[in-house]
Amino acid sequence: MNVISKKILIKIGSNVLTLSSGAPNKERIKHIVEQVATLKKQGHQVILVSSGAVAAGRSQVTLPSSLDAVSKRQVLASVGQIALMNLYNSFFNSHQLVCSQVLITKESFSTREHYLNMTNCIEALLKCNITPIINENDVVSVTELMFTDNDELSGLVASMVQADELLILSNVDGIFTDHPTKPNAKLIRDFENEEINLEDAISEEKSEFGRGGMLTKANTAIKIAALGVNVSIGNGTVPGITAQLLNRETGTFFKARHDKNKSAVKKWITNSGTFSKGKVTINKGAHDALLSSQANSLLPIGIEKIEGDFKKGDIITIINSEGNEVGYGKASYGAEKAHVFQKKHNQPALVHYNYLTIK
Ligand SMILES: Nc1ncnc2c1ncn2[C@@H]1O[C@H](COP(=O)(O)OP(=O)(O)O)[C@@H](O)[C@H]1O
Ligand SMILES: N[C@@H](CCC(=O)OP(=O)(O)O)C(=O)O
Repeated sequence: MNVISKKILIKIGSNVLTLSSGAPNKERIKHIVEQVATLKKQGHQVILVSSGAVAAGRSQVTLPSSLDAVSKRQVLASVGQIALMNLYNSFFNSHQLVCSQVLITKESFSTREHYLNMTNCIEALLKCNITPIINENDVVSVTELMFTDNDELSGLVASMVQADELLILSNVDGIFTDHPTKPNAKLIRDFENEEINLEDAISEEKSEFGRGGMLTKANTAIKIAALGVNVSIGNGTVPGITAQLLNRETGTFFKARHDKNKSAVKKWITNSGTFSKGKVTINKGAHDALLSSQANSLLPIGIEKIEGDFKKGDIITIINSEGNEVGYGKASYGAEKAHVFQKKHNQPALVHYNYLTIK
């Protein structure tokens, strides 16, 4: 059978990789690597986003109770990340494959230069037939500098490298219509075909070692499918799950939308919305212009209000007069100048069309 070569990103949650004692589940990691080896033999490119460092650290060291929560997490991640990578490395080597560690912080998405450096590094590793294993750099990512969780991180990377498929592996079969332990809960197979209110269906509860919960997986899946990546959420504890998800035999599937070829700059801006350094509220005329099919830039004449001390090159959020987010853009000049130009005719665009993304 001829298999079309795809770029596949697999995100593995802590609960898939961790025994109830907190120690890494070696058999599970071994089987994940076997699946990666099979996909690579079929000609696919594979990138892993692996959680599990904090849990692995917890099984190795006992920390003094006097240590604050942030330091505890930093120490556990610092210890656990090597334990985790040692296991991955030995299993990859047993298949005569090479893997590598890539640690990312949220800030790495905030400037286009960092974003391009990251893309370049991952593409170079793939070109060298090396499997990148990505995790958040938990040692320096604390409090507001953290990603919501590795689900968000995996979505950002999938869109950044223009993956064909994102497989999010958790300890349940996908998204259910109610909590999976409830007898009436039904697995949603194709998200597009279901009328479902996610906030009602998904409870806040997180599994023992996880950080995000099912709601962030669902939100990531919706956003990333809209950027042109097929997304599946499935059970990483099931043998052979990656092939089953790719064949759409199980899991919850979010079909990729059309705009995979959206320009790389616009993709970065969409992905960088959470780093927005300011807000501009626009009037109805500007709103209509930005939403029209023409390539319009955001001009100062349409700006009602400016908030935040953004600088030239920063990402800003564009809000309509009802207070709803319309999109994001890269500011062509800083807030100080924007205040001077605001509501005036014949001034340079605050956001050029090439650096504008509308939701
Ligand atoms: N409607 C739902 N469908 C699926 N899972 C749900 C739902 N509501 C809550 N959950 C919980 O979400 C958990 C998975 O999220 P999370 O703890 O982040 O896992 P991971 O560590 O694998 O990323 C499941 O174990 C499940 O108990
Ligand atoms: N970066 C952390 C994982 C954080 C996280 O998002 O966990 P999970 O919800 O299990 O994917 C770690 O390696 O422990």
